[in-house]
Amino acid sequence: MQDHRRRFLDLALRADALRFGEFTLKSGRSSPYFFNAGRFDSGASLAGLASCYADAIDSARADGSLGEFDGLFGPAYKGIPLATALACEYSRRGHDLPVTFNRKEAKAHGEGGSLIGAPLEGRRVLIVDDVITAGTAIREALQIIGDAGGIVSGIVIALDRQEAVDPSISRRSAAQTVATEHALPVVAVASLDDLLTMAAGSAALVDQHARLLAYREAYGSR
Ligand SMILES: O=P(O)(O)OC[C@H]1O[C@H](OP(=O)(O)OP(=O)(O)O)[C@H](O)[C@@H]1O
Ligand SMILES: O=C(O)c1cc(=O)[nH]c(=O)[nH]1
Repeated sequence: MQDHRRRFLDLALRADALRFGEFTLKSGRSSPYFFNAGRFDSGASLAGLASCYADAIDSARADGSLGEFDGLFGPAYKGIPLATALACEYSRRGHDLPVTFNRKEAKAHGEGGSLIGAPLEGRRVLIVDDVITAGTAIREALQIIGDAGGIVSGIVIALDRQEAVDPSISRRSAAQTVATEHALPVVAVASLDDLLTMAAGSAALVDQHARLLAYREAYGSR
């Protein structure tokens, strides 16, 4: 497993951002695990997470699967601190990147509108979000960026849950579907497969392994 994948999963487990139990997802599906990026709630933990994103992006740039971009877009809400932390990480690495994010509800006073940060018009942006399940949040972000005249170069997420939206119709994951429909690269720092690999080799996660496997059997991509 690539170093940034393992590092990210270790950080997420230590921050309690990856939890096991019973959770209802945005799609309504019930899941035995949940990634809560909100638990990366300090400067140091966000910096550690941002370095995993940057390593995943740099690796995709190096192998040619991700093209050039000159800005970052973080969808509200959890994408906002993630894109911001990643911009700080890239600045530390010598690349100053503009960052933009949206409000879920448009502001009617002051500067108004629903976009904050660098203008998107004509800019090639990378969408930075926490997790993809059904792809609803990413589709919304694509629409917002397109409406503002931006050009999406790709999508980076911390965790690809590798789930089919409706397994009775297709076993393609939401990430694969978005990638094909929009001809865009989707880069994941880690995936459910990586979590399963880690769980299989960890005494602390051994109880979760069977439940995760059963969940992937029911809803996972193939
Ligand atoms: O692929 P999907 O099925 O869309 O699910 C994943 C999305 O769900 C969550 O967003 P949510 O809108 O719940 O919001 P938050 O960032 O405001 O917590 C999560 O942060 C992802 O963006
Ligand atoms: O599908 C979701 O809503 C979802 C899954 C997950 O693991 N984390 C999250 O924030 N949302």
